[in-house]
Amino acid sequence: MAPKLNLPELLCKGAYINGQWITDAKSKFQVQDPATLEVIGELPDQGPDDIDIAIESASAAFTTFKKTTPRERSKYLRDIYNLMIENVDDLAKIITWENGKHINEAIGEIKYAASYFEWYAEEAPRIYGTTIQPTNPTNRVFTMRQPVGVCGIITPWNFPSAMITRKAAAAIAAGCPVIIKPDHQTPYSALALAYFFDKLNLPKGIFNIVLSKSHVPEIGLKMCESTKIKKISFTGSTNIGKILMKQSASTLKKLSFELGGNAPIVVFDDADINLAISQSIASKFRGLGQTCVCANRLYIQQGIYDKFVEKFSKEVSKFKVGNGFDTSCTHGCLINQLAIDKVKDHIKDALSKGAVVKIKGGRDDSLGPNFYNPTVLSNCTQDMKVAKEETFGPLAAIFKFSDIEDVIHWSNDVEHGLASYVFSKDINNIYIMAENLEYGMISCNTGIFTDSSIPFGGVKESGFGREGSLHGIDDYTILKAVTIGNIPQI
Ligand SMILES: NC(=O)c1ccc[n+]([C@@H]2O[C@H](COP(=O)([O-])OP(=O)(O)OC[C@H]3O[C@@H](n4cnc5c(N)ncnc54)[C@H](O)[C@@H]3O)[C@@H](O)[C@H]2O)c1
Ligand SMILES: O=CCCC(=O)O
Repeated sequence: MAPKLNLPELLCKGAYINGQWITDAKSKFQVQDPATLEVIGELPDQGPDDIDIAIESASAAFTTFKKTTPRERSKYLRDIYNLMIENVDDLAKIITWENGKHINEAIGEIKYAASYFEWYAEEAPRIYGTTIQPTNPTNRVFTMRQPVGVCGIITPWNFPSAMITRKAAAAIAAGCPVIIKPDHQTPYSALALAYFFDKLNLPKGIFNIVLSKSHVPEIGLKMCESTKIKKISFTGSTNIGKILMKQSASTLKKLSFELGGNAPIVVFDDADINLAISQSIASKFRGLGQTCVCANRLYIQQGIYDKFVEKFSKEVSKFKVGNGFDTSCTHGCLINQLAIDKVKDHIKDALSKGAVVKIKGGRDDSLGPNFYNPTVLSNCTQDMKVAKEETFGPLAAIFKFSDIEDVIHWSNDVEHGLASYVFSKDINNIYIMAENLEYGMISCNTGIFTDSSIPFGGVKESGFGREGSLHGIDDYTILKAVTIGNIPQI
């Protein structure tokens, strides 16, 4: 059922290119509520020609936008932050409607998403160059940072607002126009951001949203091969990241990729066990397991293993999965059937290799086709699929370890390296783990660590580039070195 919005116009009806709402199209695609499969609405299914228009207009807009002062850009960012916070309930309802996550999580996402605009409103005036002591005594050298140019932004469905703001805020702060291609399953949250920028009279062509379901690969190719788009920022799966990287070779485009994860949580015997359990649950089941930083593997040291498994399972058995709008529930639904299939596949594989069921979980068709009660498995081992691949769903796989060397090896024995977690009261364990885990982010004694202030990003096949923090803006700028020679010596 459609949620009631205070501002019904926030549910926009078209793509947003060059300051225009585009509702006409040869064909349209439907967006469904994953909880009920009811149609939320229809939007233009755009193709390569539409992206051409977006590229031309963004490119034209760059010629003037790059000359705006950081303070001017900062004001847009501050104003959109305020608008998001003023309309947090509506924006959260849109997320729950199109993504299925629980409304409390959706409210959390909007505040988190808005915080990137606030952060980069403050960073925009702090883009610094350096002066350098040259080797040649008659030279003077300094650096300046300038906006890279038009940025193509491709985002997933799991954080329909925050994955856009994390990129767009830094890009706009630096002076770059953006062309955003959101996932076709969750486009309305992206369009709501365009609605606010439209109200703020952000210059035409700076914030563009193209929409597509049927022509995504062609649009991706156009973005990669365009000489007018100077950078692609992508959040999504590692497989698509690899395709975009290959396609971008022809233009040697600047890239930043936030790709899949496979986060280990390592709990040592000396950890505060109650804290470790509550935080492991918070990490594992955020978005019902559909976040790139969700714990995928829980490595528990042998001295507390049995107690951890029992208490963890008891807590998970209290979950109530249901429609994300139902505040008596704790968790919403999964995005689609493919998500359910992957969870089932990992469970089947683990059970065939000796995992023990602590909480059976499973599909709950009485609620709808995309509802899945969480599963907890103990006695998991390194030969299982869940040890190697990101489940991206509500399966908690618990492994036992005894030695720190083993758990470091197991944690690192994957292709990905995004988030990792350590629970211990021993500062030596914390240091050893932080220094030896091959991950872009190490979270100690907390399961929720992401924030606009930290550099978010991965290593290995989790990608490269950092978003958020003072570092996030670097990816949207180029560093120029200026040398002034033959300064007379007096
Ligand atoms: N590292 C991070 O910050 C982060 C954050 C959220 C999600 N993720 C990852 O994203 C994945 C989940 O999202 P998904 O399965 O929807 O990812 P996906 O890669 O299938 O889709 C992501 C986006 O890429 C687009 N896309 C798909 N094929 C494309 C192509 N050929 N050219 C251009 N664009 C294309 C999609 O339409 C969507 O907008 C998980 O692996 C998760 O870990 C990573
Ligand atoms: O899904 C990945 C993003 C999660 C976050 O930023 O907290």
